[in-house]
Amino acid sequence: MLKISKLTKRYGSGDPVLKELDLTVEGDQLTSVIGSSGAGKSTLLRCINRLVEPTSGSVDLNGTEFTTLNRRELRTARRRIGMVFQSFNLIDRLTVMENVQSGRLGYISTWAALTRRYPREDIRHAYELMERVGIAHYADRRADELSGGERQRVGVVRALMQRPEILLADEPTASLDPKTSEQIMSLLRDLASELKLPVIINIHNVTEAKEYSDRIVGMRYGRIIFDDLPGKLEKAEMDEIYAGVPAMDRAEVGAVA
Ligand SMILES: Nc1ncnc2c1ncn2[C@@H]1O[C@H](COP(=O)(O)OP(=O)(O)OP(=O)(O)O)[C@@H](O)[C@H]1O
Repeated sequence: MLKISKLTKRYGSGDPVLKELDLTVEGDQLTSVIGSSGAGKSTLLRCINRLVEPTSGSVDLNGTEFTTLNRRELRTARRRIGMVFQSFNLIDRLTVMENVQSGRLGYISTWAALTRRYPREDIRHAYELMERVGIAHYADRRADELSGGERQRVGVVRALMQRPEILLADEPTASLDPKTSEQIMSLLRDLASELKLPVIINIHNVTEAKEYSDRIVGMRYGRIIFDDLPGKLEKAEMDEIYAGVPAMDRAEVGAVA
């Protein structure tokens, strides 16, 4: 379980962009965080693994308080949090298998990694995950030979290779075409349920968020102002979350009832 309590983030001397925010996320659910640009969605996600340092508050993952870990402890603890990125963050000149195995860096020796002598169990696990997401036949392809959707699947498998306790995805579909984007959302939702893994996604596309999430969290000015089932997100709630933002900028393709 991830339990965030009274989380506040202030960049420099400006106003806080997260304001004493509370959020608890448990296993096997996909939670989408929505909100207009600048609401604090990315900051929230990045405070969880301390890519951004929280100003105050608590981030507790299954009993480990992340905000007080020292550098060395944090390096180890971060392995428990998988991260998927909008721009995939793959190493283009490496193969799919090599990219996937980079999720195990820190677990295996540098020598084993450099000489590509991956432990047998890691290879088995990689194939199992690659089969699951449909990229096993690309194991020996260079990452830059793949389509965007395939690259994001590599990114997902790399994150899962860490055997994470939670998966964070920062706009994982923003670089993808609509059909591929839906496939990735559907995959993330299914993986959350199959692996009993909480998944938190920062997403702009409200239609997709509603379709594929178990729970929607709506942010405005650093606070959570909506936290409920997707079906409960109707026009009045949308208007509150996106007050002053035109429908097109909400990435609200089509109607929200
Ligand atoms: N490194 C930084 N230094 C100063 N201010 C920052 C920094 N990163 C973000 N901010 C500010 O914090 C606020 C929240 O930004 P954040 O990126 O978390 O919002 P967001 O909801 O993810 O927006 P978007 O959807 O556009 O990515 C914004 O006002 C932004 O300008």
